Amino acid sequence: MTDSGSGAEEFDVIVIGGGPAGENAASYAIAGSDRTAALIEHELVGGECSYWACMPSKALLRPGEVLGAARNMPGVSAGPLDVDAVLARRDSFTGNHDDSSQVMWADSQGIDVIRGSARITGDRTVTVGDSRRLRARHAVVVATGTTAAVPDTPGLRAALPWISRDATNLREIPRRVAVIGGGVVACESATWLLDLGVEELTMVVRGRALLPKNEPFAGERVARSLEKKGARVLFGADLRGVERADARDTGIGRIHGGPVTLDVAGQEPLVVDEVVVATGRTPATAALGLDARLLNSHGYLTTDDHLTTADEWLYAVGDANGRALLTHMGKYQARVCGDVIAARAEGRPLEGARFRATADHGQVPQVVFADPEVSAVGITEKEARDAGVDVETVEVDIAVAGSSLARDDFSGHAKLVIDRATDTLVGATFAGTDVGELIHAATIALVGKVPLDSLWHAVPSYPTVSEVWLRLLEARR
Ligand SMILES: Cc1cc2nc3c(=O)[nH]c(=O)nc-3n(C[C@H](O)[C@H](O)[C@H](O)COP(=O)(O)OP(=O)(O)OC[C@H]3O[C@@H](n4cnc5c(N)ncnc54)[C@H](O)[C@@H]3O)c2cc1C
Ligand SMILES: NC(=O)c1ccc[n+]([C@@H]2O[C@H](COP(=O)([O-])OP(=O)(O)OC[C@H]3O[C@@H](n4cnc5c(N)ncnc54)[C@H](O)[C@@H]3O)[C@@H](O)[C@H]2O)c1
Repeated sequence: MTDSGSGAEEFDVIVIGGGPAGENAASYAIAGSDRTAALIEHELVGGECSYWACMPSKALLRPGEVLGAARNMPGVSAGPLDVDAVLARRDSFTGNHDDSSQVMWADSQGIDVIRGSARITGDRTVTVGDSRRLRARHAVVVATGTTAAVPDTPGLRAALPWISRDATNLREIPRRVAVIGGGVVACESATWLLDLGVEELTMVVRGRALLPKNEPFAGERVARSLEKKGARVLFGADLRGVERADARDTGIGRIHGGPVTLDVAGQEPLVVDEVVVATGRTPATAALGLDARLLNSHGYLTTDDHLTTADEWLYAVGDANGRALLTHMGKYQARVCGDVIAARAEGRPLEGARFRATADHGQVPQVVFADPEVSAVGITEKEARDAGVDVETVEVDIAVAGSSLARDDFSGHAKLVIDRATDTLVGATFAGTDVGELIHAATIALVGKVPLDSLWHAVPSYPTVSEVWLRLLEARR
């Protein structure tokens, strides 16, 4: 850091937001050089993912998954979950909300961590808190992520419902819960809430399916499994109002007061002890002082594939640009963005694939850690047909030696979407235990545009679940 002469502290690169995307952008932008970087964070370095989202949610889901496998494995005894032990392990994964190890990592990369809320107050200029002014020689990167969106349904906000932060950091298990939404957060949180002992769980789903962004079979299987665990799933549900006479801010993950009554059109009043709102995200861009021309209609920063906005010194990575709200995609964009900033700072041309975040377009992998797990990459059959791609599909149940060895009740399904013109994959979806581990093979085939004819020679090992690839290729012959 140096003084710019105008009273502002000067860095080569300033990153606003210390989540996974911001951390990686800062690190890549200065790697192997003497450039300086400031990483500004107003909560915890590590971001939503480390403390409130990916890590705690997956820590809460894994025990239920292991228990399900054990209960379907003769010779293995499986008791009930020890909830306190599960919550303690969850807390160990969030470091009990202590970010010192992440700050140490930033230090080791040569990144200066600055605590406070930042906003953009001029060309390449950032103000932290009331008056600390910073100036960037090369780039300012916005990596401020998103926050939970709470719909303006009458009475809902006043009821102080749980958002994803409460569900992932729960300290008390409500007896009766309503989950509003049918997307990823709704499905995953309903799964762990039931695993941890919620007795009555109702999903209030506006649409006609769970996981509507996936192939329909994925949401159908997750709905069936949630119902089997005891959930009631209300599809096409119109939530008209919410009432909670005794709403209290008791803290994150604690029950926020007395019973809540939900008015869902055509249903008896639904009375629960807590409501979980899982209706999508809002970009954390409103307080940044950004010019409206830089934002799309949903408030996300618009960027090109170099992650650059309309102002050539301003970049956006991770959730804040709305390209793909996933940690691994935010980190991927951050690597591309950091490399772009480094090349521009050194006067090097942006030649080569690594300077463009092309995977954001139709090549995004995702694992939904519900029961069954759902993993997918690329686009669905419907998305392909809507885009005018001439596709054929192939589908099989996952029933190979590896799956029957994995657990006695293994039930899974797989689908490939193939572009006829090039004989390559444009989409793949798997549902079943641990299918998250199958998706990277599909991602490589899709990104590498490997013709299906060649995949015939990618022989899956026996006896693994990946033999489903052989069944898919045989079904197509
Ligand atoms: C419940 C849940 C589970 C999820 N599970 C997964 C999963 O399993 N896998 C997956 O890939 N994705 C998952 N996601 C999505 C994932 O959490 C996000 O995609 C990821 O956190 C985005 O990273 P980011 O760095 O862009 O933003 P964030 O992680 O949101 O970090 C942004 C940071 O910026 C800080 N900040 C914001 N504004 C300012 C400001 N003005 N000044 C200073 N600091 C600021 C914030 O405090 C925050 O620390 C999940 C999301 C949720 C809600
Ligand atoms: N395993 C993972 O990769 C993982 C886990 C959790 C979250 N995430 C990411 O976090 C993001 C947020 O997840 P999410 O589930 O909150 O969003 P989402 O967009 O996946 O689902 C939102 C759901 O809420 C419903 N909805 C929206 N507005 C509503 C309203 N006003 N009333 C009733 N229903 C409404 C939608 O129809 C949809 O079913 C997603 O992009 C997701 O990919 C990823």
